[in-house]
Amino acid sequence: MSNLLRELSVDLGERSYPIFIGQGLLGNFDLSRFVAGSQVMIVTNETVAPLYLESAIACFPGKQVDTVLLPDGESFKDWQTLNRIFDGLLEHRHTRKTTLVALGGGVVGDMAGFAAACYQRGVPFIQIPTTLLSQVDSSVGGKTGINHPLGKNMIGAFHQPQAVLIDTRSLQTLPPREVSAGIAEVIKYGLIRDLDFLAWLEERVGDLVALKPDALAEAIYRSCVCKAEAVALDEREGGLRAILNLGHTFGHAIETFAGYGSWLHGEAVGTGMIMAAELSALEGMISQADCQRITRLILDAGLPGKPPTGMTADDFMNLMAVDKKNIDGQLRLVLLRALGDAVVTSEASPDNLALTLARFCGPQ
Ligand SMILES: NC(=O)c1ccc[n+]([C@@H]2O[C@H](COP(=O)([O-])OP(=O)(O)OC[C@H]3O[C@@H](n4cnc5c(N)ncnc54)[C@H](O)[C@@H]3O)[C@@H](O)[C@H]2O)c1
Ligand SMILES: O=C(O)C(=O)C[C@@H](O)[C@H](O)[C@H](O)COP(=O)(O)O
Ligand SMILES: [Zn+2]
Repeated sequence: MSNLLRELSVDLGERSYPIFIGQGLLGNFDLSRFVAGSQVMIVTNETVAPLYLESAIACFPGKQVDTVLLPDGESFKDWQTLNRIFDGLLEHRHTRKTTLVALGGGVVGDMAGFAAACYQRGVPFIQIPTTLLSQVDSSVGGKTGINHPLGKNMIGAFHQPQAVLIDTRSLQTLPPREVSAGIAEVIKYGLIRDLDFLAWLEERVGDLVALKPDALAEAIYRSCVCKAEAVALDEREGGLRAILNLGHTFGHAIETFAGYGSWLHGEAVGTGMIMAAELSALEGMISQADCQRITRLILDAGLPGKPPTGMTADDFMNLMAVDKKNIDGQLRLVLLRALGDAVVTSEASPDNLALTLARFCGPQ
């Protein structure tokens, strides 16, 4: 198919699946071979449906396609909204041979994936991500779930999709703030695993902000390669996969503190990465010049560089205490031992962590 630009695979043995990347794939790409039964349930939201639902339905010729429409927003990534997916599945008599399809950003993807992991003890699902963030990150790797008022993504399951269909053209309708949020996770890959990509990003970040199709296609492909490798090496985050959490220990605390949806996930991760870079520099792992380079790139992407006003060091410490990476009450952070090389550690000095928080937060 001519509008298919790139294809790669997430190699997980019998759970392996393809990622298709192209321009104008929605409506022009037959996904029915990834649907074992006759039923398809597309889960989307009220913003995405008017834009892309019709062309998504066209990807499943010959199937019974039903839809569930969710309210839009991170604040709806909860039990009540998840239950709407089960309501729709049961009302339309979907059996355990059904396939769910997530059409939208990471919120829809995480919820539809979690619903698929649970419905009738587990059914297959397909990811059709329509935000930059979901195309470079959340649609790949099988982390699914919902938020709890006391912590991000606290309830969920690992459940891999059957396939991921990325139509880069869908990004042309994305609001600028969401584009910047997506770039945060793109920068993450450069910082944790790919120094060449980091240098490329420093040159082309403006083109990503401006939604230049060639820059987007390259960034999405390189991000997906990086994520697919990390997931293939460590599907359930026993070790290495945790580097994908760079900036997230601080970032998730910011999202929870601010109230889900007030700060976008990518915005919180961007600030979290600047904080992680500062701590890495204080630990003597990277130079202050590296740290400034990271901060510059994140700011150039249009992202905030400081936590929300009023968030104190104690707020951070209390919220980070429930981070999923912690073991036996010990905080584990993803830090940089060089640009392009991340490490998960519980060894950061408490004094340096306190100093980092003091530099970024106002007085208690
Ligand atoms: N599972 C994972 O591995 C993983 C990875 C990263 C982030 N996440 C999760 O993903 C979520 C963030 O995802 P997100 O940034 O995509 O946010 P989102 O899902 O809230 O989407 C952002 C906004 O863009 C709208 N939208 C979606 N596609 C659009 C389009 N093409 N044109 C116009 N508007 C569009 C959405 O309706 C929403 O208003 C968070 O909950 C985060 O925790 C999960
Ligand atoms: O896929 C992963 O692994 C990640 O950590 C990717 C993150 O960008 C993403 O935000 C993920 O949802 C965070 O997972 P969590 O386990 O820290 O909730
Ligand atoms: Zn993330």
